[in-house]
Amino acid sequence: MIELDGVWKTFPARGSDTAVEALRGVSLHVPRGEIYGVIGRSGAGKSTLIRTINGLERPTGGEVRVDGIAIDKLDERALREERRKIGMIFQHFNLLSSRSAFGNVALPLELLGLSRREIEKRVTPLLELVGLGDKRDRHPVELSGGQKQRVGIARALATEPKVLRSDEATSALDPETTRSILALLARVNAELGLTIVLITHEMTVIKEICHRVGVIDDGAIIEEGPVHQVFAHPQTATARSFVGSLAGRELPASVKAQLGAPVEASSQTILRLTLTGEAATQPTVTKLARALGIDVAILGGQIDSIGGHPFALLFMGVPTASWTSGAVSAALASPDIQLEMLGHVA
Ligand SMILES: Nc1ncnc2c1ncn2[C@@H]1O[C@H](COP(=O)(O)OP(=O)(O)OP(=O)(O)O)[C@@H](O)[C@H]1O
Repeated sequence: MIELDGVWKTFPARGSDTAVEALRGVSLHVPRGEIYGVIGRSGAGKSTLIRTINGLERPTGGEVRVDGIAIDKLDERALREERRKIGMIFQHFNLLSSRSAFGNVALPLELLGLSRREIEKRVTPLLELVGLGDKRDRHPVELSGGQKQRVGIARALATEPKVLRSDEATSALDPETTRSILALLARVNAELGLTIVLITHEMTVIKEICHRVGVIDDGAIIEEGPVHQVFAHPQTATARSFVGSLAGRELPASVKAQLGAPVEASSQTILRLTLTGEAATQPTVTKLARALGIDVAILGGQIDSIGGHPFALLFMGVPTASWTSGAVSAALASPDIQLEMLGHVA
């Protein structure tokens, strides 16, 4: 549905500002019906990247195609036509304060010249879909942030787009409202088969609804893959830092402070265990304890299922002798298990 091939965007030098290479040869392909998330820090190039998808930013090199149409080659008129097929939702909702929820959703249809009856027929079920059937006459000032974003989603869907572009759509919302909006986007994706491309700086958003993720850094996609894979085995420092920001992904500070104790018969070795596939659902730790006749201390971690893929990350302490003898590594040898020794505590 969306194909970017070797896309460059250079903003020319202006005044005392030097030229900025906002995108440096970005390639990504999003199949129909997928939710694709682009994550990156501020200034990494997320907005510029997503703006190329509906031609709001013209690349200085490379190609952008949406549903086979070369967006970067269209003239302004043809581009306006294509943009209707790409719905957009924004961090700050961008609603018209003078219009009701109904009026905001109706606006793109009025611009298309639809009759009042046709508009009514399309807007009413959309307001129902986003859970605002009873708020149709409310104005933005009377709606909560989450409700405003629901109006934004209904408005984006009004023209029956093929693609939904989400620009940090949950960044201004609290965690609970964020979850409900993400659940709505996942439902829209599943029920309408809509392809969604979103940009975010929050790993929870990626984890919650995306099928695949691209990590953007300094204008380039430095890592890409199914979310469960990037989540379990981040390859780059940037991806590791995003993944590390999630709860349970770091060794508890109290244990970290004690690392570095000398290796003694009585010390404990601290391990990070990443379990995927079957290893994440089987009693891996109790089996280890039983097989080696050792006590295992679970010190922290996270157990989750990402896109139906079980995943567990555990910080655990084992008797140092069982580690130095190689017995723990041997007992845990499996392609589904990744083991990392972090240090020793007294
Ligand atoms: N119109 C412009 N003219 C000049 N430079 C620009 C323009 N738009 C973006 N840039 C520069 O391109 C780089 C990427 O910006 P972009 O807005 O795409 O990043 P971002 O990842 O979306 O950041 P944020 O999360 O803060 O919105 C930045 O260095 C920015 O200053």
